[in-house]
Amino acid sequence: MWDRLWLNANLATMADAEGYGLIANGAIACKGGRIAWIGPQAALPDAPDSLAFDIVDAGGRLMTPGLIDCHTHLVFGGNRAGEFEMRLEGASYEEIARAGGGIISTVKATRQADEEVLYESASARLKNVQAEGVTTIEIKSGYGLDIASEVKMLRVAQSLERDNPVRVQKTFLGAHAVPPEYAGRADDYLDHVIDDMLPAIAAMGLIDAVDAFCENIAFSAVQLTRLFDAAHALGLPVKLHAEQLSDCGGSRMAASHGALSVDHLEYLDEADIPLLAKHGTVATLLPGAFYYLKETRLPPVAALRTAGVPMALATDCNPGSSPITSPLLILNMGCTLFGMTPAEALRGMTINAAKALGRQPDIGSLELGKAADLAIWNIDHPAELSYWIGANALHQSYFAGDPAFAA
Ligand SMILES: O=C(O)CC[C@@H]1NC(=O)NC1=O
Ligand SMILES: [Fe+3]
Repeated sequence: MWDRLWLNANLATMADAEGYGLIANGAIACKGGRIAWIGPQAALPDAPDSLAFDIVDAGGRLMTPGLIDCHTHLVFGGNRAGEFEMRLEGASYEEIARAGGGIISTVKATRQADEEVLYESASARLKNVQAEGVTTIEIKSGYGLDIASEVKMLRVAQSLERDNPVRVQKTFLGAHAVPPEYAGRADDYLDHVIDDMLPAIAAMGLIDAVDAFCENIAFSAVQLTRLFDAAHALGLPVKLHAEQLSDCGGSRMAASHGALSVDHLEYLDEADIPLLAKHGTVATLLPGAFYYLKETRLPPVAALRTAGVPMALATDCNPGSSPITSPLLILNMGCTLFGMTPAEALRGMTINAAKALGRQPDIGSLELGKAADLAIWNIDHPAELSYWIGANALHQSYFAGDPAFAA
């Protein structure tokens, strides 16, 4: 394993209970893919040149944990630019979905696409997020809605992790929508998801977590309780698309099931926030979808902050509501649209995103023993990460799991 010691680094460790956890004039050593030492350079135990490391002068650059995009639909066929035009002409997301467009139109395109075609298009989108410092990404299924097509999507996600310096969390989203062959029979489809799809795909080792879409145009909280019980019976954590377009009680149901996260939350009832805090459920905010759907109702950020509920941010990259592959733009939107502070926004794509994936013990902050996934930036202050839009801010990513660094 290639071992490296950075000197003269401006470290934003994200390791404190809040804020950036800044260490100015810091040093960080990575050995065997793990953080072996971190602290003020003046406190280094031995003179740097006596250490068996490749020594690099960071030149005062900002170093953060590698960014974590904890909610994406990165793998999909086709695109929905035509619906974008329809929405700009006044059609609502729901109207398009009820007319057979929306998720179902992407399902048809994804079912028709070969695995190689899905891999190539997703690979291009992955390169975009990696170019902005992402070293971990969550990728959902949910555009297949039959066993073979869901497996095809999750195998693409698995291949992307094999072929790139990135960690991929694979989330099963079979309960994303009711497929055409089950039209009008949501409960029958959910039986198929629970009794057939989930156990079969979990047995292939292709599922790290289970997600679902709780909404009037998808599934109810009562229906999804069965799915979450089945996931827990298989030892799988759960998360939920909740309160995006209306209050369907999804967040309450998910939090009471110990969900890792509830995601979107524009219509979250503030009375439900204590339940999120009680169960340690992360509130994952998705400003790209809010912006793209021209939503006007804001998620209750101030109330989540007051209750101490960790807030994560993610691109929600998908062809319908958030065709966005810029995590740095999402940091900016978290601040400008949702009223988060720059420190909260960066925590939302580091330590709190790690919590939303159940991976906090391993990634999300620069601490002794954690994975040596780093992002090194051509900027000085961490607030610049959400300040600039379109700047070429990343200097280099260092990914401990990268085969290039492997023993
Ligand atoms: O429109 C799509 O293709 C999916 C959008 C995405 N999925 C979901 O449940 N909510 C969303 O915003
Ligand atoms: Fe989503």
